[in-house]
Amino acid sequence: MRASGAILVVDDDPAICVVVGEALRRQGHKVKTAASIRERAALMDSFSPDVLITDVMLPDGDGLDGVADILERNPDLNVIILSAQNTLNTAIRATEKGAFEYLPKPFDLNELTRAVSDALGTRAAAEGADDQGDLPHDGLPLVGRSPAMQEVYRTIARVLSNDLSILVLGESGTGKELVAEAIHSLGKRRTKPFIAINMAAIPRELIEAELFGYEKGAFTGAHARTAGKFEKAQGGTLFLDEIGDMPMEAQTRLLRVLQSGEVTTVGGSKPVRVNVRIIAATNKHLPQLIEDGRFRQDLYYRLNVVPIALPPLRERREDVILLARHFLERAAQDGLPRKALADDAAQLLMAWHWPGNVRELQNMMQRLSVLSRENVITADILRHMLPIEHGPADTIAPTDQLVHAVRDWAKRQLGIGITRPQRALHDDLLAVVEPVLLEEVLSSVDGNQIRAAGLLGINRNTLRKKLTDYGLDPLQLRMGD
Ligand SMILES: Nc1ncnc2c1ncn2[C@@H]1O[C@H](COP(=O)(O)OP(=O)(O)OP(=O)(O)O)[C@@H](O)[C@H]1O
Repeated sequence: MRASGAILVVDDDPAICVVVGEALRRQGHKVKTAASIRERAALMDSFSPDVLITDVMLPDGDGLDGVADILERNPDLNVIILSAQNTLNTAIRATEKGAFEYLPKPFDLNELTRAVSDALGTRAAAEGADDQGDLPHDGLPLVGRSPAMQEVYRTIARVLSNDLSILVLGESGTGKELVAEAIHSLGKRRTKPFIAINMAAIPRELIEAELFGYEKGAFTGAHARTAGKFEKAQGGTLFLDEIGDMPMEAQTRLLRVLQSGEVTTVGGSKPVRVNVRIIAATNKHLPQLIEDGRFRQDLYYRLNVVPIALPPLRERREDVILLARHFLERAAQDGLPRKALADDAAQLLMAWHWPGNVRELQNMMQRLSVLSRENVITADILRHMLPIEHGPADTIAPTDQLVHAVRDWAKRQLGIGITRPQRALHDDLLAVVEPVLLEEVLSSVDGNQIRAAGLLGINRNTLRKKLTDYGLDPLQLRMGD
């Protein structure tokens, strides 16, 4: 049985108040809405809600300010934050203020109603990260606002106040190590060491000694007792990179350490207690390695408590330009000549499929900062730098981009508009894209309808009807008009 409760929705967008309000009322909740912080304050007193859903950008201030005070006065209240500023910073601030849930806009209505039900079901859940003090928000390292990155930020925000093991998954260069560093440097272990070890970069026979340390004389060349990475990470975080490359024997030993919380050095017999948070990462498909007998299933379960998947850059193209500008800016701050990105260059970067992901983009921006003589990077300059062996980007990518744009559009429509009684999404989309296509084709043939119909592959009468329907005048669509 679902609990019903009193819900206060605060958003200055009346459409959101209506849509969310309706959805919640239909589930049996009592709902009131407010459009500003002032109205919110008034209703908090008179309405005493069980759940507060609030936007961040409100006309009279920041919706997150004051949330901590509200929670102090109403400890049983659950707060759900909605925000269009989809950054790691907002996700973390929301969690810090003790919010029960953070939903980036555009949000999925079902997800919101589910969050409300969860909130009503678990009053104890709003403890948040109150023991963390002030977190260093400046210079947060992760750039990107794509839905995929928002999901990553939400997960990061949720794991900062606990010690759960994290498994970061993603292709090479997608930012796995950066995510691990962010979790460490924003979490409660930030004053303690962050130690990284890359299983693929160390000779197999040395991995155990590196990880667990060794005693004097344990093997040839072991001149003195040496602490391993586990001991060095004491109190902090141990980042096990390329975990899929760990030899089986080392895996067995690692599992034992994770189970017992104690490390015994190679050649030693006295266990040392260790307190480290484990973040592992891999670009391999671990279930396949398990099937092939190359990875221990029990270790996989231990490590994969909270998975964080970083999608390849080609699946979050909207982040490419942000990242490119970020890397150019960083190069300028490092004393290299400041470069700007022309619009056509930005389009070309978005179209590229980035096999090396963010690392490849970063390298290219650094190279451009050093090598380019021009202050503004144009598409022509870029074309000389994009590695040709991957195929010319602009022959494959525009379709990709279009698909991506349509998917994004459809998701947005389904997110907030779902409760509008009738939506003709198919017609809505056509009404947006079809006139654009007609305009482009007509202007490329100087308004000649016969040639345009030929290029479009449609009958001339059909074209004429469409032009009338969309109110397009072919005479005005001549090139240069
Ligand atoms: N979202 C991001 N914002 C800013 N910089 C990023 C982002 N993602 C990656 N980078 C930068 O790209 C480079 C590669 O990232 P990182 O080393 O974290 O990738 P990785 O997935 O761990 O790669 P590998 O699997 O090859 O070790 C780093 O210099 C990192 O700072």
